Amino acid sequence: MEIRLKINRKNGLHIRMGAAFISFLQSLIPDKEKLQRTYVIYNGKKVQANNLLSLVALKIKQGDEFTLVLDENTDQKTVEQIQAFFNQAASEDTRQTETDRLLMENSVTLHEAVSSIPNGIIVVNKENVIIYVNRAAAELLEKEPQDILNRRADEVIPHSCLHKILQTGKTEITEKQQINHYTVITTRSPILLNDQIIGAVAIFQDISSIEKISKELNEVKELQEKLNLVLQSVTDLIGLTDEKGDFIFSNEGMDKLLKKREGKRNIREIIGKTGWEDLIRRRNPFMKVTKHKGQSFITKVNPVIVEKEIRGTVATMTPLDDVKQLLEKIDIMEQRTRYLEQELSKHKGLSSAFHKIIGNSETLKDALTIADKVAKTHSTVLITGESGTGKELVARAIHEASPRKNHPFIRVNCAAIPPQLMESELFGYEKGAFTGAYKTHRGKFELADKGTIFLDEIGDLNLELQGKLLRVLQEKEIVRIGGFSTIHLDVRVIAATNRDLAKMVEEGTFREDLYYRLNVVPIHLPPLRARKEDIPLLVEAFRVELNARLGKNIKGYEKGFIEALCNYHWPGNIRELQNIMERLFNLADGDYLLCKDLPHYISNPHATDSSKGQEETIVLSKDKPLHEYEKQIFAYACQFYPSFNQLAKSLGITHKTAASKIRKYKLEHLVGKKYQGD
Ligand SMILES: Nc1ncnc2c1ncn2[C@@H]1O[C@H](COP(=O)(O)OP(=O)(O)OP(=O)(O)O)[C@@H](O)[C@H]1O
Repeated sequence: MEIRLKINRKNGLHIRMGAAFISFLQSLIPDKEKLQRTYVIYNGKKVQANNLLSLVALKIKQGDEFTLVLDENTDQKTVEQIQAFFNQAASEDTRQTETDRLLMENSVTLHEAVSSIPNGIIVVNKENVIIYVNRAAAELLEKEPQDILNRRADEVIPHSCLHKILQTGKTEITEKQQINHYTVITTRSPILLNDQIIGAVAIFQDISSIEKISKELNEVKELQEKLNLVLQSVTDLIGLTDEKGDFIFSNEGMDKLLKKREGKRNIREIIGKTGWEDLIRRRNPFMKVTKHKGQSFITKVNPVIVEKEIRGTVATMTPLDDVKQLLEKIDIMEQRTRYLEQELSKHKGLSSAFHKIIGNSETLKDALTIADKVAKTHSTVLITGESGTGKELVARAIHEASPRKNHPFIRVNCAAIPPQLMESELFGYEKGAFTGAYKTHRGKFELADKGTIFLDEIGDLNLELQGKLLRVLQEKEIVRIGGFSTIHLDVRVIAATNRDLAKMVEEGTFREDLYYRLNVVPIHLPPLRARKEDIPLLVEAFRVELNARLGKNIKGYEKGFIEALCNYHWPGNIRELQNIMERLFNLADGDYLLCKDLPHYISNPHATDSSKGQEETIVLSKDKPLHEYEKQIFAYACQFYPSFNQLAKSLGITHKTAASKIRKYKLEHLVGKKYQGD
């Protein structure tokens, strides 16, 4: 129900009259619920009629009309009493009127001030009922003021503690607290009158925006820290300058390079006066290889241009050595990848027994393909090739890839066993066959039964033994020396030689029939100099193997190292390469094998070795045995020749003697060490 009322008092609806009106209303409408639903509407604003501050803040003037909204069931008598209250003639004296005006002015000003401050304010009376709420507090609580006013604080405000203040009478300042989307700090104070608590006030300070700024500030700080760390940990030298070229930032690397540690340091120190002038004039980045303190850098200086003005520069310097090292590493990685790819493709085709034979050259692959095929059969194989080309390795692989792999592989070095012992070595003897034959001795053929016998250096077998061997190969049986019974054997024969058997047949030093018996499946292993593409692969495989065997961690090779190895002619073939690698591993101090550690005749193949042809002094001593002199002579001479053959020729002895002496004195590792080609 709405009734229209008019203010007759001189100072309008002033504070004293407002208070009188509210007190009058409270006596007329004792039902609190109903009272709360009583509103005053004036100038488009609607406020609760029993809220003095809101009522006075409407500033209703003398003669103005306003609407009073009452409960629908309000009786006529109450309506009339209200109308009578406002129709009373104004009977104020001038002093009272002046007091009311001052009061009015004061309270309205106070109301305006309080409602417009950004902090939220809520006031409760001593019953903890909210009697005032400003705009900011209503916004914080995300409610309309009329939904807050006249309600208990603990119903409206989450975690309200105003009731405690009413009890204790003590001011409290809370820590940060969350009200809806806002972060606030709340101050709660009691309102005292004559030492009595008549209410309490809560002031909410919204610190959400400060929180946000501080979070952003922290993020910026963190980012700055991270950036700083990145700039400090890169190997490049980095600096920022202002528009005059003076450094405003430099990382540790750049700091070290700049002459002055403190004070003004200028980019001209790095790119020179002309470099700087050029950059300013053309506004193009400076990019050159510059040298400082004996070190070369790829130096880049980019101008920072903002609105067509140079505001500064960014300088980066990359040490050239780092780039070089990187390129070398890439080179090594490429080589390694190629090696692995090749190994993989090679291994796809061959049995696993051949996997440890390194090399991807066509000639080697052809030989290995034959070896792999023949491995599955029982045929006799003749492997030819220079010393150190891998004949024994291939023979073992054939055995491993054959159905005989679970039976013995017996190697006989025909050059190392004296001819008079060879027969008993090969075929064995019976007890008492000759003086000293105290018990029956099984020969190598017998030991190799069901397996493989590898007759190395077959070219060194004398003609008599060649005949005996031929018989065994034909009959597939042996008779031990001094024995009568034949022993049937199942032995696969693989023979090898570095000599030209066909030529020996022509010369009459090797039996033709035996030659054809052995040469059923010929396999020729090419010398290393004829398959240089295998050198990088072999070197890499030896690096891996030696690292594991010697407990080292050699990572690669200096630039030019592999080239030097490829340029050498390897008279001792793979064995020689293997030995040199092992020697270099023992010499290496760092992570890489260096060219300077290579033997002189490899790193510098065209230089003449002054030692060659020089006479070595042999010091005679009255009690030195002859064999010591012999050893010294062989140790010296064998270094200059790539093979036993050439060594033998130069010393005027037979190939066999040369070979047996070298083996006797264990000088194999010296053969060809100082050989420089013919
Ligand atoms: N292709 C290869 N891959 C890896 N290692 C190899 C290869 N060829 C040879 N070798 C190694 O080189 C060394 C010499 O090889 P091997 O003894 O098989 O040669 P050989 O031709 O039988 O020599 P000789 O005629 O002097 O007896 C061995 O240590 C062997 O493992």
